[in-house]
Amino acid sequence: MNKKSVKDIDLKGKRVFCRVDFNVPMQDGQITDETRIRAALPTIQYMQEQGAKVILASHLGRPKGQVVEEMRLTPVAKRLSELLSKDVKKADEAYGESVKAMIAELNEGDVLLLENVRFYPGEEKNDSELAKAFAELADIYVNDAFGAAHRAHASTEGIAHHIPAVSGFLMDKELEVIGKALSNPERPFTAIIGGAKVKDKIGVIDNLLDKVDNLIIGGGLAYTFIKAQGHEIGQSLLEEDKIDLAKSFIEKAKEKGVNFYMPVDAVIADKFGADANTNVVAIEEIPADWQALDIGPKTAELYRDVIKKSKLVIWNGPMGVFEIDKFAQGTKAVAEALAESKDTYSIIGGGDSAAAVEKFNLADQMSHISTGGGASLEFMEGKELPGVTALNDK
Ligand SMILES: Nc1ncnc2c1ncn2[C@@H]1O[C@H](COP(=O)(O)OP(=O)(O)O)[C@@H](O)[C@H]1O
Ligand SMILES: O=C(OP(=O)(O)O)[C@H](O)COP(=O)(O)O
Repeated sequence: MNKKSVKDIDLKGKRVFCRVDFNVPMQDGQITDETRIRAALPTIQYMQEQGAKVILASHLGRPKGQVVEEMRLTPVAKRLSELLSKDVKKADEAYGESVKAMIAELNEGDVLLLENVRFYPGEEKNDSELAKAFAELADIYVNDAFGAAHRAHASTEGIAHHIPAVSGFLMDKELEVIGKALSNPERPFTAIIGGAKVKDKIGVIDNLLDKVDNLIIGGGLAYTFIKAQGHEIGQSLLEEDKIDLAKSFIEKAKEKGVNFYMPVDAVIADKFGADANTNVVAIEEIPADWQALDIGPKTAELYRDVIKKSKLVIWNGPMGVFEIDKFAQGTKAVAEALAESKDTYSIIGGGDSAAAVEKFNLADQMSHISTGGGASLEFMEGKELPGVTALNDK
């Protein structure tokens, strides 16, 4: 990479504002998957060893510029303390006088975690005043938040214009591994797109259609496509204003000779939850008051075959609501197919997809688990990542 890295600068005694992606899945105040915390450890430990005063910043969830008690980073500080075997201090704000006072107390090698940067409306607006307020806290900026590198926010982009700005080890590794696999992809090359962030991901499909041989759609995303084909989808996830776009992608796939796979059956539920009644139906038979929460067994089998014949697979977003066992089979089938296909290079992206392979104990069978879902997709599309572009050139 042509950007300066944390290795290229002197950290001794410096206050370092390090943006990490600690946007971890949580349930009832408990962290349910700590992949992203562990992934940031090499950079944090390196900075400690070099004698930096480490100031960590992250977002958690989408609190939309307001304080949301359940989205405080306090449980993350606790877990990080355990992982580092060192007390990590936790600020209840992300900038200002109280934070400056805490930073003044830091010794070399100490670690302070700031409060959720998305509690401030200026973060997502990339407000320059907020970026300056972050920059005032430190001498150096390190961006190790690959998962948020596609966001031009105050703590991922704005701050880099005010103090020396370099990448962290996780950022470097992600860009290198994904960049290498994509620069001259082995074929057949298959992309599997699922999950629930329909708005974020649907645009990505357009660019992927220029690159892949097979495109597999699953998860909540699939039902906008099913609807686009003229089928009723009941209460399933739908992005009404994306139906025409979905239609155009199905057309584009035909023109480009890309095999476009959509669910042929689904596990449906009469409500969203573990206590729902369930059934398996053909995709064109979803009743009006039911919703599809997983791909069905026929679809899983079809997707499994495509995966097994692929040489490179990028997978972003679960096939169903895998957090609930009844709706986890489709995601599990995809994870198992990747694990069994020893000749297939697999890149898994996205917090929830990573959590899913972890849940099925298949994480070590994947070639690369990326900490970024949207970020890895945008990078694969060939888009610039603002969080990387803003860093200092070598
Ligand atoms: N059919 C579906 N209906 C509703 N939600 C779904 C469906 N399939 C998957 N999901 C949800 O999608 C979420 C993950 O989506 P997303 O954030 O886009 O993935 P990732 O974090 O891997 O990028 C999971 O919490 C999962 O429960
Ligand atoms: O979880 C994340 O993205 P992902 O779900 O695409 O992996 C990142 O932390 C970015 O979060 P955001 O999509 O709320 O900006």
